[in-house]
Amino acid sequence: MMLTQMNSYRNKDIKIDINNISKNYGEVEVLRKINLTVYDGEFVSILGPSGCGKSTIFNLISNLTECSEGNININGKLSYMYQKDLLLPYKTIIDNVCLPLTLMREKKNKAREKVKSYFEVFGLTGYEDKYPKELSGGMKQRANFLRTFVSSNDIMLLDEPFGALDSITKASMQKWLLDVKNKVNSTILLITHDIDEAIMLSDRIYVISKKPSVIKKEFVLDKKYYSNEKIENIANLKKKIIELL
Ligand SMILES: Nc1ncnc2c1ncn2[C@@H]1O[C@H](COP(=O)(O)OP(=O)(O)OP(=O)(O)O)[C@@H](O)[C@H]1O
Repeated sequence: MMLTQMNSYRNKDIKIDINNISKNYGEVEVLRKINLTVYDGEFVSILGPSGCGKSTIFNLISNLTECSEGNININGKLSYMYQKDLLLPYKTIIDNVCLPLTLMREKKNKAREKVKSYFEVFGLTGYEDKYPKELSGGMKQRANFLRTFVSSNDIMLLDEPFGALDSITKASMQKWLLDVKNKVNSTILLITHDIDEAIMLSDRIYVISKKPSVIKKEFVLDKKYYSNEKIENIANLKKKIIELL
């Protein structure tokens, strides 16, 4: 069967519940009656064209802006990773990663001790004492992702995390992210306009239209069906998504 309407996450707790939200900036209608749910441990992507309001959805979820209509329920602690790496150039990688803890007044040594064990899981062993300028774009995004994870490993919002990377680095970072996700099991909501990225990473994809944005379709992905060996299935799904955008 090509698409299943349900996946195994549907039996789990709801972590993000967006009910009928609309958002206007003055006269400009950006979002129209958006409904979206993310379950515990699920990897969900929002896929849409540039300027359709993807970042606005994240800003609403993280309470940086208010809905014009509708409501959002969050069950857990959020962290938010932006496309730009935003690592502080004068701090080492380990101290950059520790920032969320030191901002919560954790002692430096204790914070370093806490984050150290994650360096291996995140493929950053040996980079602890380097400065951001000594790292490649991909490695910087690993560190950025780890810092986001340290801020909260519960619900992670990822805003085009690999958008600035070249396509080869991007492909290896996507594999890396799936591998880390399988080890840490956080709930992840990703924003992207990269169809391949959404297909490769997600358990479920919401395709949104250009503004005023509505959800055009939801795809539930069976990972076995969309594996690298089944490239024709991926091509078929991509065709369906392109027709919607
Ligand atoms: N604070 C604001 N005031 C007025 N208009 C805004 C504001 N924030 C966003 N917009 C408008 O809302 C629309 C959606 O913006 P948003 O950044 O959410 O889109 P996006 O899909 O994330 O874009 P991109 O893919 O380019 O990052 C845009 O047309 C933008 O100009």
